Amino acid sequence: MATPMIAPSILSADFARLAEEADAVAGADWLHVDVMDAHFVPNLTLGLPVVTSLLAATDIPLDCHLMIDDPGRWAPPYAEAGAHNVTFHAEATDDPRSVARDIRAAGAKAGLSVKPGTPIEPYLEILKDFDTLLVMSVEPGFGGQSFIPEVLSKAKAVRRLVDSGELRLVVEIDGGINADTVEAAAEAGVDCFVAGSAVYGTSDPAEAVRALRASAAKASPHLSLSR
Ligand SMILES: O=C(CO)[C@H](O)[C@H](O)COP(=O)(O)O
Ligand SMILES: [Fe+2]
Repeated sequence: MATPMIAPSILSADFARLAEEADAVAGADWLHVDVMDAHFVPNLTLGLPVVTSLLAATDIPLDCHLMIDDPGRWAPPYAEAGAHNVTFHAEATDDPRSVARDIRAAGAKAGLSVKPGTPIEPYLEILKDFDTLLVMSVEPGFGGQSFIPEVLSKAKAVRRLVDSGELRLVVEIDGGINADTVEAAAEAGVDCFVAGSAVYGTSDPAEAVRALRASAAKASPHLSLSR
């Protein structure tokens, strides 16, 4: 039986101490890295040089969430560098399948992300070319925002297709996940939960990861605590 995955977002970590901040969540399944370009979103964070350094500093697989324009040009280098998962936005390209193909050819899992207002129906057909669907539950750009529950209908729709065997991919959610929201997301069929402020905003990030995983496992019919 599968286990809920927790991906702490280093957007809420201390950028001057990223290696230590990765160590602080050693039990996490993925380390979520928000790459923002100040064009696709109105914020600027970090890019390939920092990801390359982080890859050398931690054994936790990196889950790179690219909130950038022109992912066809910029996404494959993150895969070549060694990121486990490279996710880009459906809204940022006219040809998501070819970007996914290039990411996979460069050795990483390919993820598709959709903003809260983007419907999932137009993308259902191409999800078979992806390893992850990242449902944004806040407007991308900033940590610490409030969860938008309406996006859970997208997680539910894709969960049904995974459960029926039509699709095989990780359903991931990002934004506003905390002790109050993780259960609703788990009930909707989410497999992987990104959490920034709910992990790094606490005095014990490792315990926050464990608590979120336990809450998700309890609330979800398709996930259990056995590892
Ligand atoms: O992609 C993101 C924002 O665009 C972050 O991953 C997300 O916001 C995590 O932070 P929090 O859990 O505090 O909402
Ligand atoms: Fe993110």
